[in-house]
Amino acid sequence: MAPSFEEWPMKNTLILRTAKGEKVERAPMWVMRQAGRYLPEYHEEKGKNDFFECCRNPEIASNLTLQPIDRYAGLVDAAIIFSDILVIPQAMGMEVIMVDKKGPHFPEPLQTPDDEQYKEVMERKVDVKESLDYVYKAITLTRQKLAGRVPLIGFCGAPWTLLSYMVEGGGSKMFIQVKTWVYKYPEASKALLQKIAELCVEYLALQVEAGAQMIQVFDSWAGELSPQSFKEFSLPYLNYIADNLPARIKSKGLEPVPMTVFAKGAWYALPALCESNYNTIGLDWLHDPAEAYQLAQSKGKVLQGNADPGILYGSHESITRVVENMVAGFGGGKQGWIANLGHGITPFVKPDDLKFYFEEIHRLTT
Ligand SMILES: Cc1c2[nH]c(c1CCC(=O)O)Cc1[nH]c(c(CCC(=O)O)c1C)Cc1[nH]c(c(CCC(=O)O)c1C)Cc1[nH]c(c(C)c1CCC(=O)O)C2
Repeated sequence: MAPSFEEWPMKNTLILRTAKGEKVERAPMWVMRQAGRYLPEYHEEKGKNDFFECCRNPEIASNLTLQPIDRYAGLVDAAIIFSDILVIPQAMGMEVIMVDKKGPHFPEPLQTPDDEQYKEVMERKVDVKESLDYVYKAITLTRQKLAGRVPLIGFCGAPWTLLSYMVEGGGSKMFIQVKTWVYKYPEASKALLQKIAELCVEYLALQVEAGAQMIQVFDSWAGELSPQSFKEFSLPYLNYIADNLPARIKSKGLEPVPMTVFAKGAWYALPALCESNYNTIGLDWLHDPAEAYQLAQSKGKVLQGNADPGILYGSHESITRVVENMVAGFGGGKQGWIANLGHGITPFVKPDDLKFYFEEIHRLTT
């Protein structure tokens, strides 16, 4: 049985209405990685716990999710569940550890399609319900703690980005391993991309069942692909998710939720993504707001983004100028735009400078 949240009617549905294309009173806003290291309360709550231990602990994960909602009450219009895109590779049987100040690390990344490990990963029956049960529990608990204040976003990593991590073994500068995979072993790569895409559909449907009201697919490494290769190794799998998730949610007797895709760096893919079944397209700061908005409006798509997170290290005058350009470019903020940054907020940003960013968006779109 899906949990019921009827006790807590939604007090703020701005982002859900915007994602459906409706006219709204002002632009909704949130930022990627809003529950993160720039917040002193994040370090306090996390304490000595390992990053993935926090993800696996619904009490801690829900508390971390709520931190920006409490701090920026009245300014932030959505929560995003505290978790990580790499829980899918973990569910597929791969070990992933988070190395302090360095990021994720796979001690045994996939080597070649001839290895036992690839065969095991491909043949393994992954039970995303059972193995990621802690995520659904965290989502349900967070919905209860939110008590209708703002909607909760669920997410997953895109197949291309997850494949990159699984073969690179962590973050990368040159992407040598994953380029070797897609250009030397394209069929084995595609088989794995398809398997990941199917797991993503199931995982997102279960997040919705647990209480997620909107979902986002993060293709953080999309920009490492050429336009031609993006069409071959990323887009079909992003589309597989958007094409199949609504029916999967309906099969559970639930209403489909708005879907966002964020293909970072793949500025050339905006026209193709405007033809997809995603409702909202996330933009990084390589896009000019006005140009992107014109295209998205003509295709009935909503945009999300897109200031360079680095702007938050700058002066308030600089922040204001960027917000003014966004608000003007994205049509004034009354339709078709969810304000965000162009990527996750980075460590060492002063929380009050993010507050100023929100306040400026609020001021200029109200
Ligand atoms: C690529 C990626 C990952 N994880 C994620 C992505 C896609 C978004 C993006 O492109 O930034 C997604 C993610 N990771 C995290 C969230 C939480 C929700 C939120 O947005 O507030 C989300 C949506 C928490 C996190 N995920 C991570 C932290 C920091 C962990 C810590 O050191 O305490 C947080 C708060 C760790 C993480 N996780 C990952 C990396 C590369 C790192 C280390 C580097 C970094 O922090 O930027 C993989």
